[in-house]
Amino acid sequence: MRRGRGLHAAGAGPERYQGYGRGLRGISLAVLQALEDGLEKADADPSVKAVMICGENGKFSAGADIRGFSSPNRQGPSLAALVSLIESSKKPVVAAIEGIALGGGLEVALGCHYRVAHVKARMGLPEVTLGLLPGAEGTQRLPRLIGVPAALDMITTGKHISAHEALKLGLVDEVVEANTVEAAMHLANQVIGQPLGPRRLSLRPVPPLPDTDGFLRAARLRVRERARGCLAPELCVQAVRAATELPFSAGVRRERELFVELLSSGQARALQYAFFAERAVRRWSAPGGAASHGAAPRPLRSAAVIGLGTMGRGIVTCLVKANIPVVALEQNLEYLNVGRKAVMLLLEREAKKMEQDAQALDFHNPARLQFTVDFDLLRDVDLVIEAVFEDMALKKEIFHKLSRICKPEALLCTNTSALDIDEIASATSRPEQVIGTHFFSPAHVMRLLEIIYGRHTSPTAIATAMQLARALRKVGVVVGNCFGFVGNRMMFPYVEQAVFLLEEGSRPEEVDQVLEDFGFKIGPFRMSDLAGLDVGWRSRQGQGLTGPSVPAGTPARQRLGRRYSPLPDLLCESGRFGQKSGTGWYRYERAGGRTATPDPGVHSLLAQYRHTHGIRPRHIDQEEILERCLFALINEGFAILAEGIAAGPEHLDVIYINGYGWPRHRGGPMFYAATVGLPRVLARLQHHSQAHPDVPGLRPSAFLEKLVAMGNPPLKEWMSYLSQQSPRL
Ligand SMILES: CCC/C=C/C(=O)SCCNC(=O)CCNC(=O)[C@H](O)C(C)(C)COP(=O)([O-])OP(=O)([O-])OC[C@H]1O[C@@H](n2cnc3c(N)ncnc32)[C@H](O)[C@@H]1OP(=O)([O-])[O-]
Repeated sequence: MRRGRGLHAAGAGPERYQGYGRGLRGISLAVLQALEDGLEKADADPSVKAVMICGENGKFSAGADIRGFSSPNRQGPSLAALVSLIESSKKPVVAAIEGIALGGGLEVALGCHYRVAHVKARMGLPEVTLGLLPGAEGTQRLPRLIGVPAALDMITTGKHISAHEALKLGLVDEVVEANTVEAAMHLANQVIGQPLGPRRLSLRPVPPLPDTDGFLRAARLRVRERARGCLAPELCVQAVRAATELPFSAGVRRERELFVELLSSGQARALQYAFFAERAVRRWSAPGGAASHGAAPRPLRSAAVIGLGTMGRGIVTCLVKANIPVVALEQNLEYLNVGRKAVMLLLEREAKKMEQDAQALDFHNPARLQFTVDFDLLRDVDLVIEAVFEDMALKKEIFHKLSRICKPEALLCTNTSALDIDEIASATSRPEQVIGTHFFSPAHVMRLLEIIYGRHTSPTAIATAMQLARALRKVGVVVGNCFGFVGNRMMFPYVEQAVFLLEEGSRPEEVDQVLEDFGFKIGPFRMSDLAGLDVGWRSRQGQGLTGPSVPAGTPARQRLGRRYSPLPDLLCESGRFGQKSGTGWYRYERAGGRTATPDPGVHSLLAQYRHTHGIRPRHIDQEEILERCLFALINEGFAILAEGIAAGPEHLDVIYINGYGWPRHRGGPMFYAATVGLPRVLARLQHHSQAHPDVPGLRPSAFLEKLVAMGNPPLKEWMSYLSQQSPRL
């Protein structure tokens, strides 16, 4: 028996087996062809009694080549035809599943008559996450094998399941701890000569439910609600319904129609772009030509977190979950005890969610998690993450202390959402070790980690911070240092437009609705209420935009020569801080409540405000709301790219998808701009900018203008149009 790329006939004696191999890149046409040829050869060769299919390098298959879906010249054997060919083989075919069997890879395994999995293997049908459905007859075979509820769960969520779970569901016949290929061959030997009919899934009926129709109707509603405008999950339900209502061949035809509908929907392209963008951002570049390929990370064997507020608690939790021993530090015993309780509660909850791995967390062990008020315990840690209030003086004091106490090679991270990394680094004797790690709340849940390098941050420090992101199972995105970095800097003009729309006639719930219909998890006002309105208020006071430091005689709706809305300040002045106080842009059932109800108090405040400032309210349609909010955000994105704060549009998109609830099926803001067409984005910005000349956020970025002048090039070429790369890159 030989294993390797392509099909191999191998072995002497009465049984001969076929193996096929492939790497992670997706099943290529060459592999499909080789499998087809090999199966035909095996069927024709009387000395072959059974066939075994396995992967190479300990991985069964990552599925079809995702890049192939957008290739205009895709030709050759189809995966579905191959799966049918496997199933119809006159000789038993056994799949030996090691590593992963995903998407088309699992569909190949479903065509086999038997499946043996290694105990560490994971299986899944993640097509839905790429805007597709398992279009190689997977939606028709899987329900026949494991029943409608379990199949629907796998197909509509795309989740990966463990070998043990697969065994419980009946997806595999055997789970082995030792050599999977040998176990598969052993099984093949045993089943030679047994009838194959019952093993051919296409011939089986779908196991009936007491009320299949009602179950599918409820599932469709559930899926639609969760999908926020994403088509694939709902079409997956339709395909599974076809399996329950139609004979196999008609079900396959229906699956094909739905697959083609998805493939041409545009959403599939956006989701596949997002898949590759998340991988592209792992390659980073920084000042002086430093880049991911030339920088090695330092080991991360221990960490410390300073500050056990909301962010600090979440960060400690992620570190414990990543098996990195943590020292958690607070400024006094009272805060330490409050923080300790909160962290323990979070960890208990996480342990419950993780079930069988809970033991591994071992968070009651002081060698794994230690609470202290003593800075001296930070002496030997590899990494410190400071997560105190957004107060520059306080952060500088802490960093000064850290540079005296920590070992020279320790990475010093600040969790800030906007403050200047260079200023914080200036308080230390080792600015090359200082880096921004902007976590998103709740830090143990949100996938994004914005990694901000300062002027002196070393490539090793950046590589180590990226390594941290990976260890925490987060998506790390490296960006430059500017106020708000990438995510919040793009968010400012978006939220600013939303507030201006209220001044002009909209209501918070109308603006939120339009943006939620677009696909955002929550609109800007619900989001501000959740985050707490006082956070921005304090920041604006610090910037001298509101409060006693504003010079007398400053016009109420103008700052620094540009339009300003004091509306959010007025809300805070009247004690409306959002969910925490029970009122904000909405009303809540109580302080800390989560159910937002439109608030007549806010409506009359708006009416009064407009009256005071002589603003005649007008009806603002959905298109204007969308354009002004989204295009202002996108416009800032172009400015960020032109300044070299991010290496490419993919970085901005990954940040927005993973940190700001941007709908993934729209590919991120810059991808969306490309979809709309840059000439249209520019024209609409010009239009709105003319109507609001005192709003710089609507004035088109020079880079956007340039791209339009250059003929609206595809997104992947944008960066080549920057006349000179910023000195930051
Ligand atoms: C009718 C047809 C129906 C069938 C449909 C399907 O099968 S749809 C497919 C259903 N299958 C899926 O959706 C599975 C998608 N893949 C995954 O979920 C993960 O890659 C993983 C879990 C397999 C490995 O995670 P990990 O963290 O160990 O590794 P990593 O993620 O860094 O990947 C390494 C490299 O391999 C690349 N690459 C990987 N897979 C594919 C592919 N299918 N294609 C192309 N490329 C692929 C990836 O881009 C990266 O390239 P880079 O950046 O180095 O140039």
